[in-house]
Amino acid sequence: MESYIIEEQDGLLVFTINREEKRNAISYDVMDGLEKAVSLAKENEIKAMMITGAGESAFCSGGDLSVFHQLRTADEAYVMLKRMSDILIKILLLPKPTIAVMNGTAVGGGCELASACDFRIAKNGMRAGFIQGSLAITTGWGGGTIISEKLTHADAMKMLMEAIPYNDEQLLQLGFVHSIYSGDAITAGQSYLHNIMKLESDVLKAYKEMFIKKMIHNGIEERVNEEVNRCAILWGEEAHHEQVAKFLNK
Ligand SMILES: CC[C@H](C(=O)O)C(=O)SCCNC(=O)CCNC(=O)[C@H](O)C(C)(C)COP(=O)(O)OP(=O)(O)OC[C@H]1O[C@@H](n2cnc3c(N)ncnc32)[C@H](O)[C@@H]1OP(=O)(O)O
Repeated sequence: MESYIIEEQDGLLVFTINREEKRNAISYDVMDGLEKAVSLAKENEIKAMMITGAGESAFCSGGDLSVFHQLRTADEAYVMLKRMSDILIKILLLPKPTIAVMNGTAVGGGCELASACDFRIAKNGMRAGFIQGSLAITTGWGGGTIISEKLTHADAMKMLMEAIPYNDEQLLQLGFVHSIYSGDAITAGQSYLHNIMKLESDVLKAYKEMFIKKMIHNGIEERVNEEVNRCAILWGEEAHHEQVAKFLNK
């Protein structure tokens, strides 16, 4: 079974992580799919891009620990972290509206993936958190830098430094999610984008480029690279390997 699904519905490119059995953990195959989806999203007939997860239990549980735990040193971790951070930057700077429909639990890199999207809507009852700190690392795909741009200083720092999952109402309060929905994920995403999709692509592009220019002016790409470097160093420490082993041996 493919690790991802890419489909187009009325000008909306929909990317679904299709690894429900692993709570939609991001593997190298999923990264291949995201790179393909971002490239397809640039085509003229696409007005917006949506990212969601298969099933009812999880949006995305972050990096696939059963694969990435084999990365032992900072240099080994850097290669994976840099690849995924480049993907998040491409999503962040895509000159089209993007939405993460968080159909279930989102933790670690799953929150980082969602943070790269312009809008985030959450299924009622879901929980999400930047739990990387509990694994003795920081965010490492750019998510920490990105939410420092999008949330208030205090709310972004709270989410990163508490390293705990929050419920849907708390996420709304924090400004991490913009709406709570029930029912089907794709329908909810289409509904949230309903009025936006009525506008001409050129208008949407012009508006998104205002926000892209601001983020580039703020040095978003350099700051993400610094985040990747910091995470890679922590990744190579024994404290991180011990926490990952605890999860894998649970
Ligand atoms: C820079 C980003 C960074 C990186 O890795 O690069 C990160 O993303 S760090 C954070 C990595 N993610 C985690 O630590 C989350 C781990 N998963 C969980 O905490 C839970 O699975 C949860 C809360 C997402 C869902 O809990 P639930 O009880 O619903 O499910 P299970 O824990 O029983 O998991 C079911 C099944 O999926 C496997 N699984 C879940 N998450 C991952 C993952 N991230 N990587 C690999 N495999 C994962 C879990 O092992 C179970 O497999 P099974 O074979 O059935 O035992």
